[in-house]
Amino acid sequence: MTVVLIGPPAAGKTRVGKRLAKRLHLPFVDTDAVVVAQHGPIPQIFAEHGEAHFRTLERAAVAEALVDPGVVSLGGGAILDPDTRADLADKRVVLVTVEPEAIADRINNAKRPLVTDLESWKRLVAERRPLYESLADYTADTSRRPIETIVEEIAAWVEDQQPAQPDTEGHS
Ligand SMILES: Nc1ncnc2c1ncn2[C@@H]1O[C@H](COP(=O)(O)OP(=O)(O)OP(=O)(O)O)[C@@H](O)[C@H]1O
Ligand SMILES: O=C(O)C1=C[C@@H](O)[C@@H](O)[C@H](O)C1
Ligand SMILES: [Mg+2]
Repeated sequence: MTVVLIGPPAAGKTRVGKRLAKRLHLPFVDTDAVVVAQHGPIPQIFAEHGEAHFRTLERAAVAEALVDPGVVSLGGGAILDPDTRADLADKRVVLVTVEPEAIADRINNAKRPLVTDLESWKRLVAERRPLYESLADYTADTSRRPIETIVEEIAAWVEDQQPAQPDTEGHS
C-alpha cells in the first residue's frame, strides 16, 4: 500500500508523513529530502540551476519513491508534473492543508525559494488549489490540531480503505 501526502509548502507533509509511516508500520520517503541528499540544498539548486532543473530532479525522486509501498511526502510543487499526477491515480492521496492564519511562524525561514512571505504563499496556494483538490482522496487540516490527532485520523481513513479481508472460515 502506498499513501501519498500532497499539499502546500509548510502544511505539515513531512512531519505528518513521518509519524503516519510509523503508525502504519510502513517505510517513509520525503522527496524533498531525497533531492537534497542527492543534489544539495533546495535554495542552492534553484539559485544555481533554476526551477525547471529542480523539477526534473524532483520528478526522478518522486518516480523512484512511488515504486515500493510506503508513506511518501511529496514536495509542495511535485504535483505540477503531469507524470506525477498520473502516478497518483492508483495511490491513496492525502491532501494536507493549513490556513493562512496558522502559517506565518512556519514560513519564517529561508528554506523555501518560492515562498518568501505570507503573500507569496497565499498566491501559490490559490494557483494550485484546484490541482491539489482534484488529486485528493482525503483532506486533513493541520492548522489547529495536535499532530497525533491528525495522524490518527488519517490512519483510520487509510485502514478503512483496505480491501475486505477474505473470510477465513470459508463462509461465502
Ligand atoms: N499539526 C501541526 N501543528 C503545528 N505546527 C505544525 C503542525 N504540523 C507541522 N507543523 C509545523 O509546520 C512547519 C512545516 O511542517 P513540515 O515541514 O512538515 O511541512 P511540509 O508540508 O513538509 O513543508 P515543505 O513545503 O517544506 O515540504 C514545521 O515547522 C512544523 O513543525
Ligand atoms: O511548493 C513548491 O514548489 C516547493 C515546495 C518545497 O517542498 C520544495 O519542493 C521546493 O521548495 C518547492
Ligand atoms: Mg516537507
